Amino acid sequence: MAINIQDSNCLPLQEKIVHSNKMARAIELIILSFLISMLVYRVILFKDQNNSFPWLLALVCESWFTFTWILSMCIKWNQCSFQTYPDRLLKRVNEIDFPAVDIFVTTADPILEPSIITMNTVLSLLAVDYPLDKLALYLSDDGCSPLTFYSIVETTKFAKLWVPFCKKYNIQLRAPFRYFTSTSTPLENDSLEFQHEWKKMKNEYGNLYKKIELAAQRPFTCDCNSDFAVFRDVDRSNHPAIIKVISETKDLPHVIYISREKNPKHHHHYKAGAMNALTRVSGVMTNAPLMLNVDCDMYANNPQVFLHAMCMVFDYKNDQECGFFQFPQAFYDGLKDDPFGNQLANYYYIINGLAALQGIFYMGSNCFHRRKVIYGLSPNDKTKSGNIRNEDLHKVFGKSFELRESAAQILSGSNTNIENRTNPSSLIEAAIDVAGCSYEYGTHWGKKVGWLYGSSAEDILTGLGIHGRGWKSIITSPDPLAFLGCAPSTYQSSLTQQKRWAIGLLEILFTDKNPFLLTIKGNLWFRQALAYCWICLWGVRSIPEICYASLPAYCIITGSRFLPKGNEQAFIIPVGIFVIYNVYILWESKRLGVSLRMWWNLQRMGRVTALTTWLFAILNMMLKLMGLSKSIFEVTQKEYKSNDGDDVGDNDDKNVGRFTYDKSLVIMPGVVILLVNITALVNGVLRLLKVEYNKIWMEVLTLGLGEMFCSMWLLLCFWEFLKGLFRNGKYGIPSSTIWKSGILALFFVHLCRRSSQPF
Ligand SMILES: O=c1ccn([C@@H]2O[C@H](COP(=O)(O)OP(=O)(O)O[C@H]3O[C@H](CO)[C@@H](O)[C@H](O)[C@H]3O)[C@@H](O)[C@H]2O)c(=O)[nH]1
Ligand SMILES: [Mn+2]
Repeated sequence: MAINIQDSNCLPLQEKIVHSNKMARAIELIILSFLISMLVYRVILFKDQNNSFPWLLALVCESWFTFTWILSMCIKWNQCSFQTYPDRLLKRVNEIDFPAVDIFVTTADPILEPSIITMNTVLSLLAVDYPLDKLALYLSDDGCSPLTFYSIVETTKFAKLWVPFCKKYNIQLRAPFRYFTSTSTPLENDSLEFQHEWKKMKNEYGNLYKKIELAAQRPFTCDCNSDFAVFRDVDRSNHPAIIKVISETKDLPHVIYISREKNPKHHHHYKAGAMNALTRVSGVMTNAPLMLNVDCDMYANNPQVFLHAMCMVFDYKNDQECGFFQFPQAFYDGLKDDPFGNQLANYYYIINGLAALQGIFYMGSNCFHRRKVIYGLSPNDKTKSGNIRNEDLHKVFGKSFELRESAAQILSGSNTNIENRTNPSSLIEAAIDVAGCSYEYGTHWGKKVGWLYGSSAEDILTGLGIHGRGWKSIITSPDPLAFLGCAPSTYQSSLTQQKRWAIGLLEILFTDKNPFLLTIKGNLWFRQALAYCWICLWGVRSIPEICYASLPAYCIITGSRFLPKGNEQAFIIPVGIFVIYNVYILWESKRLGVSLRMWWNLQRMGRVTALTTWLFAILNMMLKLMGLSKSIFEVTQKEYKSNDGDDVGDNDDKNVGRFTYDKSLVIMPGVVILLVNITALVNGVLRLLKVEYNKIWMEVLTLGLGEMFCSMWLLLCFWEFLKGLFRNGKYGIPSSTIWKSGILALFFVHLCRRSSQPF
């Protein structure tokens, strides 16, 4: 795809900017030296302990913490980012030379993912600044819902007005639900013509919104003689493939609706399966060399996003080196101060660190892939060209003749034929064939080509597969941000998401794409493997975390010790770690413009998540390994926030961001830790009350200053759960969970007592 540079002006289209990182490195090294001193101290004093159990456990946990600290240091050591220059691109490259892009939008459920959100995603993408005849938009509907189909048909009609309007007036925000807010009006000094069209457009969008709303409210009647007939009595988990070309005119990108075949006998592999069906169908119909995938809860926020992507694509070096081009996942209307810790702000330095290695992880949405990379090519495989044996193609891509033809074209790097592009509808039969649920049997789909199966974090796994072949990746963050999406806005949906990620990430370690295997056998860089290891081990971290979190309570109850005494010199080590670490993270957050409150939320949710969803994930993984459980992809609830203030549901402002609970057992370990620590603190305080006033300081020291402090710190981290114990309704932790946790907590206390009694 690299083309000759026509311009003498050789300014780069894309630039790597290296950020100085000396200060952060120095602080991280200081923390590391403290961590190591702590380990050394433990080893030296091991023999002097009366009760060596907590000492040993602490040593093991701290070794683990030191290990993850080293991992994260390795990732963050070099910091850089990429800048792209679309205006230089427009001067240098002719629009005719832009490559075609197939756009994939996935949706799975019109209730969890309200159609109007998905339709705004679609509209924002149809209206991007890019030659219309080079784009095709495929909407994959895993819900097989006539409502989604109806919505996309109506939306396409509206798009015929919306797209020219956006382009004519160079509108910056092309997702109508964000553009037409209740407060937005055209400016007085805008032309009369604009004001007029603006009103008309707002009206039209209002109509579209109403139509979709109305259709969502009542059961769909699928008239026998209409386009909807195929949806009659359809069962979303058992139905033939439905593919409809909704628009194939010149004044709009092609719009194609796909609901791949489903059958309970065949595993459909959730989103990864949907992406593979999209890849095949688009391969048959339009076969663009680039593919962009966007989740239905994201929208293009910067109309020039494709041009930014092309800056990366056209960079000559990238053609040989770069497998995918990612844009960040940022969120609109995110809850203030991120109470559930799910807006990913704290990964900024990790992302910039990865940029200095092989590149960012694939994050599942907002990413441009080269089709040849998804088809399994490696950077040095240039010569797969020419005669690829037909049997080989059959083995890899399956039986479809049309797909094999199109794949051969991509693999040989020849320019995609144009005939396909003009009327995809002539290829519907071939497309239906490759969207079948048994198509992949005996092929490489999901194993070596396409999105990889075997993890519910299919994005990280697929990206790992690509990096493992030696490709690099790039992330760039234009201003305004390329894409915006909605972060889960309730604690329940945030739990669903974190649970799925933690399980999915662990699953990766059990596939043949294990990062270490790929370093040894494949082309994954060693430090990149460390980065994958760091993220995939999220779930495993919960074990040392829960052990460490039980230590303070154990020590207070049994009168033993896991930290140096307050009057010992070595007390400075844990205090040092605690203070420097927290100040450091605070400083990092400040540089990102994160509020103090958000910093605290992120810190406490770090503990809460580790002791709830991550622990749950590892238990789940064990069950899975024993064959007792299967992992599923639970779709998160997306909330439509209308800008007119009439929010749906009972999300009145003051309750937004409050913790809600259901009967699920995920939060139980957190509740147990909370109860155990309360018991320990009460125990400690009672003991203090018994001693004489002038001896109280001595008693505090014997109780363990460090241990008491840790226990209180944990109480602060789990403060929301503490409140949940006393609240009712959905804001309260269900009594069944409290009972079960109470029993476990009592059991723990009992065990502590037993273990401290001489046998
Ligand atoms: O069977 C399924 C399940 C999900 N989806 C789609 O997958 C996308 C992501 O689902 P969502 O519930 O929004 O998950 P998130 O946790 O928000 O997604 C993050 O994590 C996923 C992996 O766990 C990635 O696939 C996503 O791209 C990434 O944004 C949505 O468009 C869904 O419609 C399907 O198409 N089919
Ligand atoms: Mn999502």
